[in-house]
Amino acid sequence: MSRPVIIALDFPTSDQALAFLDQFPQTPPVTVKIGMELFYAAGPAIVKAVQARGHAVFLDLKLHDIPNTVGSAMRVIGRLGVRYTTVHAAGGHVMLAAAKRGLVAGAAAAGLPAPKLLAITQLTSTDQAMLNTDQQIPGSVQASVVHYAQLAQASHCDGVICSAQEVAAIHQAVGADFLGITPGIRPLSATADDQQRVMTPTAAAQAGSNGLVVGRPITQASDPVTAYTEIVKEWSNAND
Ligand SMILES: O=C(O)c1cc(=O)[nH]c(=O)n1[C@@H]1O[C@H](COP(=O)(O)O)[C@@H](O)[C@H]1O
Repeated sequence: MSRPVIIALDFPTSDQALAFLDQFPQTPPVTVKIGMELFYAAGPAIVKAVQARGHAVFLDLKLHDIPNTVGSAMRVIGRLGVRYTTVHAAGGHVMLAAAKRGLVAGAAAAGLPAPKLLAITQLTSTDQAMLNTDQQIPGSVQASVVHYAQLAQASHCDGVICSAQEVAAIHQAVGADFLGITPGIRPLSATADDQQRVMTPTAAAQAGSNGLVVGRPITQASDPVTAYTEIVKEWSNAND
C-alpha cells in the first residue's frame, strides 16, 4: 500500500502482540508500528518475528539525544530492515542530520534499503494551550508543526509525523513529496482518548495525508480485523 494504514502494535508483551497480529491474514501484508512499550519489552526479536510473518515494520522509538548518541543508535536501527523510524524534530538540525547519516550507514552496511526517517513535530496529544504554556512556544500549533517540517526537510528527513490537521499546510510549505504520516486518527464512532488533534480517515485523505497510524480503534475493537478493514475501506475510498 503506497499510502499505508499502519497499525500501532501497542502491547506490553511479545506474546500479546503476536497473538493480536496473527488474527490478520499474511496476505496482503500489513504495516505495523512497534513503539517504545513493545520494543522495551521484546527488543529486536519482535521486529524479526513480525518480519518473518511477511509484515512491514515501522520502528517508532522517537529518538531525542545528543547528535552522536542519536547517530550511533540510528546506525543500529538501520540494520534491522524496518521501513520507517522516528526522531524528534526538536532535537535540531545537527541531531537530525546525524540521525539520517547513521541510518543510511547502518542500512548500507547490512546491504538493506535505508528506512524512511520521520521527524516528530508536535505530538497529536498536544493542544494550543500546552504548546504556549508547557513548552513556552508562542504562536499556533500549525506554525510550530510547519516550522519543524521545514527543519526536518532541510536536515534530510523523508517526512514528518503530524496531525492530519496540518498536512495540507506542510505540503504547501515543503512540497507534496515530503511525507506527512498522521496518527490521531479516529473514525466517527471512536472516542478521542488522550488525542487532541484528531481527524477521520476520510478527512485525513482529503487533507493529503501520506499514511495513517491507528492504534486503539483497531487494537481494542471487539473484532480488530473488521475494524482495520473498515478503516482501510474508508481511507481507500476517500483517496480514489
Ligand atoms: O509517533 C507516533 O506514532 C505518534 C506521534 C504522535 O504525534 N501521536 C501519536 O499518537 N503517535 C503514536 O500513534 C499511536 C496512536 O495510537 P491511538 O491513539 O491508540 O490510535 C500511538 O502508538 C502513539 O505513540
